[in-house]
Amino acid sequence: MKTLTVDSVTVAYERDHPVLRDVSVIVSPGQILAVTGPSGAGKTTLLWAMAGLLKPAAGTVAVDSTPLRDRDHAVAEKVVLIPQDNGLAAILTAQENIQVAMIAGGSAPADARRATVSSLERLGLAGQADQLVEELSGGQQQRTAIARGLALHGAVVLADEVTSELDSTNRQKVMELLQEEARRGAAVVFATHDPEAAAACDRELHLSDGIAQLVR
Ligand SMILES: Nc1ncnc2c1ncn2[C@@H]1O[C@H](COP(=O)(O)OP(=O)(O)OP(=O)(O)O)[C@@H](O)[C@H]1O
Repeated sequence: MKTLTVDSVTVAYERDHPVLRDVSVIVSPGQILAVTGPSGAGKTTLLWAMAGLLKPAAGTVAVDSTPLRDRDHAVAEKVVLIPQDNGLAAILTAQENIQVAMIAGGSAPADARRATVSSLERLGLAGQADQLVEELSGGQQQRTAIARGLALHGAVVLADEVTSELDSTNRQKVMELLQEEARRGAAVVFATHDPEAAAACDRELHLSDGIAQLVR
């Protein structure tokens, strides 16, 4: 169980042109925070900073009060990112993608196999386990990326627009799975355009013009 603390974070891709200014928020174990805001508002940027992929120009992102140094450190602290573009290897199968990630994260091969089967089942993808990712539909790829993220059993789970290509039944299912992640004690952050999905989260951080406001 870990707490994610974003403290006065400013992120800039170009010097003196911050995309996010002075953002602070705390996500406790068991909570789901929605990150909302229009396209280009900085949702992905904030999740990348939370994942240790982008170094803030000012401020800190900390897991249990240890400031994150970089992505390797974040991975060691069990910060899992389910990226917007799914990040899957197209020429591996759905199950290979998950197993490779788990073994890279230190799991024994037998454990990785077991967890892969169960997480593909949770996403309704048992029948797609041996299919190459490039042969899956966009929605099936998105669900494979979610299955991989869940299999990694993060202490912090960052889900970036992970329901954008899903039908309403699967959107609902994924929302329930994120809620289950929170129930097992993860601190969950969910960037979304979908007001219904945001309403199902415990809290909502709205981004606009580089400023973050906690609206719930
Ligand atoms: N690698 C980059 N280099 C320079 N600017 C970038 C880079 N990535 C994003 N930006 C800019 O940062 C701003 C925030 O982008 P970001 O992708 O975080 O927004 P978003 O809220 O996730 O958008 P969307 O909802 O469309 O995914 C945008 O103005 C974007 O053009």
